Amino acid sequence: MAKPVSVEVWNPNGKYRVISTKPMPGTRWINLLIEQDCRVEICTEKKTILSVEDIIALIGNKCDGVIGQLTEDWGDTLFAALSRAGGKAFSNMAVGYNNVDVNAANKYGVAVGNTPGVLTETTAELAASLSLAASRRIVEADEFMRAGLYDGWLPHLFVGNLLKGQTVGVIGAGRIGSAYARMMVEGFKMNLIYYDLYQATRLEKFVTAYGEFLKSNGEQPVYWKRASSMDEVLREADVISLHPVLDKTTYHLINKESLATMKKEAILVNCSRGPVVDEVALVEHLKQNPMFRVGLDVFEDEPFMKPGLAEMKNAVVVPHIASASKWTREGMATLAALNVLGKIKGYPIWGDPNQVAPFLNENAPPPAACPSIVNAKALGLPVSKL
Ligand SMILES: NC(=O)C1=CN([C@@H]2O[C@H](COP(=O)(O)OP(=O)(O)OC[C@H]3O[C@@H](n4cnc5c(N)ncnc54)[C@H](O)[C@@H]3O)[C@@H](O)[C@H]2O)C=CC1
Ligand SMILES: O=C(O)C(=O)CO
Repeated sequence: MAKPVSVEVWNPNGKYRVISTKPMPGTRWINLLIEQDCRVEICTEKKTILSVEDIIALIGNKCDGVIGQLTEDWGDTLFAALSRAGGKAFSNMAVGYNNVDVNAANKYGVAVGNTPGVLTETTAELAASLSLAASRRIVEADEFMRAGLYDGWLPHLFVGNLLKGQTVGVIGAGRIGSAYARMMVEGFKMNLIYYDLYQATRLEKFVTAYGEFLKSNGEQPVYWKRASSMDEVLREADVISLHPVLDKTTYHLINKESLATMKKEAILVNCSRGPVVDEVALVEHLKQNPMFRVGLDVFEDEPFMKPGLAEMKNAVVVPHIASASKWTREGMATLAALNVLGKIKGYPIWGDPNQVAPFLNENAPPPAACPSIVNAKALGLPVSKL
């Protein structure tokens, strides 16, 4: 039998039992659930990553919905357990849901929610921060300073790359990739080359308009190009940032061969998912090419790094914090809670998961809809007319 798991309970007499596998930032998400007659149970276990057995113990015999985390393995076993307990709703507190077997959820009729939009700018800002940290060698220089090694200005000290006028490459120009591209183009006057399965029309229009604005001010304009292959981006760009979903088509998209295609002094940033990069090949490439630099928020075997990565001076590494701003994390918790609540209450699905602002307005009640359910079509769930 699974060990009991410690929980904090809110509104013990609520009609619907909703579980959150982790404490989440803010209180709005808890209040919204309580107002709609939910008993909210928040797992307070100390261990960071809950096992499938821990979550089965949390679900118990009666559970209407679960808010879970990207570190958890939501497959057949958990959806079967949730379904047995009468549950029909699950939401990741994340936009990425590669940890969720959506086919298994469909089999048990469980709606799967995610949290798009609210983390777009926050995540893009971290990708921009990593681009700068890598190009200007900020972490190396900080360590040097703290080690007491600075004994005066030198012409060669921590020379890095200038971004202005260089080319930024974006692989996966969806919500986050496009927001990042705009920051780099507008902020640093970089030219853009991107690769995506779909045309990023709004992004193209923005770069065109910004280029015209610069030209009309007598400045060097910026340009964009939609690449016909990923290799074209790798060959041409000086800074490359990865923003695709993780699926079969993007697993090890960056590998030994693709790394060899990139410029020797290029910068690679990954704020998508670790397995998009073959991390063993990356470590080898960093060793062979000291002027090649990376900024990584995500890792192939989180929470671990592949051997050798931690020793590489040309790598900046942070622990999957790209969406970690207070506003975003509270908003993610709210969207995840409203996905679960909406399904429990039988609400329809919000028409445009890219426009979730009405759910985040603290001064008005949220719309009676589920903000984003990824398997709505497969489950035949109705779309809101709001
Ligand atoms: N590090 C972090 O904390 C965070 C990571 N993420 C990751 O970022 C991903 C993207 O998020 P959004 O921009 O909101 O999603 P999105 O769905 O708006 O964008 C993903 C883009 O990837 C493109 N794509 C899919 N397969 C591709 C391929 N084979 N080659 C090139 N492009 C491809 C899609 O067409 C789409 O435009 C999430 O799925 C998640 O894994 C998201 C938020 C925070
Ligand atoms: O939302 C996601 O997909 C994350 O990785 C965490 O914000």
